Amino acid sequence: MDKVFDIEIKKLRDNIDHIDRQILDLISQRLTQVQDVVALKKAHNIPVYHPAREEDLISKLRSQATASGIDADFMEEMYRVILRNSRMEQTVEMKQQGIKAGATVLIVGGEGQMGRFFSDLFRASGYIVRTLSEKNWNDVASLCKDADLVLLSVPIHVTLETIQRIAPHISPTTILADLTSIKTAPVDAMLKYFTGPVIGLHPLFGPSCATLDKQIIAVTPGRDNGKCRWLVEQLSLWGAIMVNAEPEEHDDIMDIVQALRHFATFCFGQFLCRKKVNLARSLEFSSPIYRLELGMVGRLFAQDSSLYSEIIFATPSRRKLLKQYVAAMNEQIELVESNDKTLFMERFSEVTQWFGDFGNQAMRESDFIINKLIERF
Ligand SMILES: O=C(O)C(=O)C[C@]1(C(=O)O)C=C[C@@H](O)C=C1
Repeated sequence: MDKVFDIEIKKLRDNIDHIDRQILDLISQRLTQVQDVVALKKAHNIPVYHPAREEDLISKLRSQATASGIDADFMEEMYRVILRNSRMEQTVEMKQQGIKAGATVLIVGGEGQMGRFFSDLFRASGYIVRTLSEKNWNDVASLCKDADLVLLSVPIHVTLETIQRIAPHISPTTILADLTSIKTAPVDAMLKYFTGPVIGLHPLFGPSCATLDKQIIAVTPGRDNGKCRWLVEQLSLWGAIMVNAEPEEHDDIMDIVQALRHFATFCFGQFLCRKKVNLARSLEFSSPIYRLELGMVGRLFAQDSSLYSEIIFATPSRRKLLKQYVAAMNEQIELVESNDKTLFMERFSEVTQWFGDFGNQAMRESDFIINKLIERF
């Protein structure tokens, strides 16, 4: 009996191996085609990511999958992985593509993590990269001379003084840009102390990311947008998605996206630590959402504390917002103390309504991540 089973299953598994081999060959053929696509894109300086093409491709494949009796979600998920891999392969090629190769870029704070991240990218794309820090500040004049771009990558609390110190050394034909995570004060200062082209940038990722594929960089225009265009195009070519905003709008949004988010995460982690929660044991009983949350909290504390203090302490408006947040939390605890479940439910549905359609999107996206976590743990 077992022997029959063994013979039959071997035949079936051999067939599966054969089909898998064909799938691999097809993926390899697809990748060869993608190499031709990226060569063409390089020749025309066209960014890798093409969202409309991806959505079109996915929607066609979903219909074809359904028609063939295959689950459309499964097909989409598989293709999202294939597309990500395709973009990553292309992005490696694009790392060497310089829109203005041969131009000189001076990175101020070039020895910090973010500074090094951008130095490597510019160098790989054929730019001449100089770096400036306190150590070689005596050479500031010669380092600024003939630079096409001066890019400030310094901590928030020294950004304004750095702008004032360096501006007199920069020629008005050079672009002055910064990477600070707040934008109003730095862009104002660059416009005040420097007369040439100015652009504010804020990369919404850390220096540990492998490529710029689909990473967001906020762009806040300052002066002479036309002259700054090559820089924006270069960042898109490396894979970044450039999102435009006025500096004030950017800062208002970042108060929420960064300061409030990181502060709440810091408070949660700090409370777990103070309560000496047994993390390992709590994870054994973990719901997926707790694992996800703990992943976010653990991630914050695994990084450089100064990055977060810079963000949380950046501006007085942030401090005010964080106080409002804590006050709002205190209001909610009154609900619990008074055991007022009706009021709790009223407040709950008020927020549900306010979130509106985003609720469905949030369910879909978090389901996806939760399922991934379940797959793995
Ligand atoms: O068609 C393109 O432009 C590609 O770069 C190829 C491809 C793909 O692998 O199918 C990859 C990335 C784009 O976002 C869209 C599609």
